[in-house]
Amino acid sequence: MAVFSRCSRAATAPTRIATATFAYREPKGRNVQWVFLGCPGVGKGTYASRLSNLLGVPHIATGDLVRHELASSGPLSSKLKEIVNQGKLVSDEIIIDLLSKRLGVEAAKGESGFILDGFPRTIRQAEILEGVTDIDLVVNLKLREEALLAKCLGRRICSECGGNYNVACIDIKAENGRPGMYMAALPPPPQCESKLITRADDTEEVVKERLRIYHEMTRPVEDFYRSRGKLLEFDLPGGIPESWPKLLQALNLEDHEDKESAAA
Ligand SMILES: Nc1ncnc2c1ncn2[C@@H]1O[C@H](COP(=O)(O)OP(=O)(O)O)[C@@H](O)[C@H]1O
Repeated sequence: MAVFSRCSRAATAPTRIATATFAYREPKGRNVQWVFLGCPGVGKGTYASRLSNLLGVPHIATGDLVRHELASSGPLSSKLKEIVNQGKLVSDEIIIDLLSKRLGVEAAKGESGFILDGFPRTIRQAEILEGVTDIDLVVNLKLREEALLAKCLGRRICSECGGNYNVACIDIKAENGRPGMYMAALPPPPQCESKLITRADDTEEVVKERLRIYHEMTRPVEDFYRSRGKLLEFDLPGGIPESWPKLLQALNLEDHEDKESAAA
């Protein structure tokens, strides 16, 4: 695992303002090394991808690495298909192998820093990661349980351009002192409408199993980082328009492009 070389820098909470044009750097001169945690359907991919564009670091989603391997005709493909389509976790060995290969590609391109999405998902993965590099910050995205299943079932991907959409519109009414919550659907543009596909593991039965496994295997990872003072808890207040500015605020970041388009 050549890419997993030890990095000696101290973890530091973000304190500076980023713009879309300058990569945000940790004080010791390297780019951020962040992790996104959160249940299936919470929107890790959406927010990790937006932040990776803003900060100029690669967004590495282990779910994407697994799906890429699944789509190939390699020896791992059929083994992975069975595991993923049952909502189970792939073995730590396989996932570490896929991730180190991907980090190797980034290193060869001269890219540094990353936003990891979907890794680590077990304590063992977190320990292995801790043994090879410093994670600066772990963002724990949280969404009300009743919205998670609907969000997963509403997910659609354009088979041509790879765009991610969501046909579910979540409208939870205020009840017994709990505030309501509204999340608009994210409909595809007309050119993608006829090319939408659904992930094979986004069925009700499999999503419920993925949620169960998250609580069993990944919740302890939240505690792992909480005890190290690295966990930033972020409750999503609604859809992207409400949540994105608040997330940036929580991270002490600013999206100049967003501001410019809002002012235009
Ligand atoms: N870190 C990991 N460890 C083990 N399995 C993983 C990991 N990341 C992804 N997978 C596998 O890929 C599947 C899809 O992952 P992902 O797209 O991150 O899904 P989710 O929407 O559940 O967060 C998981 O259900 C699991 O089978």
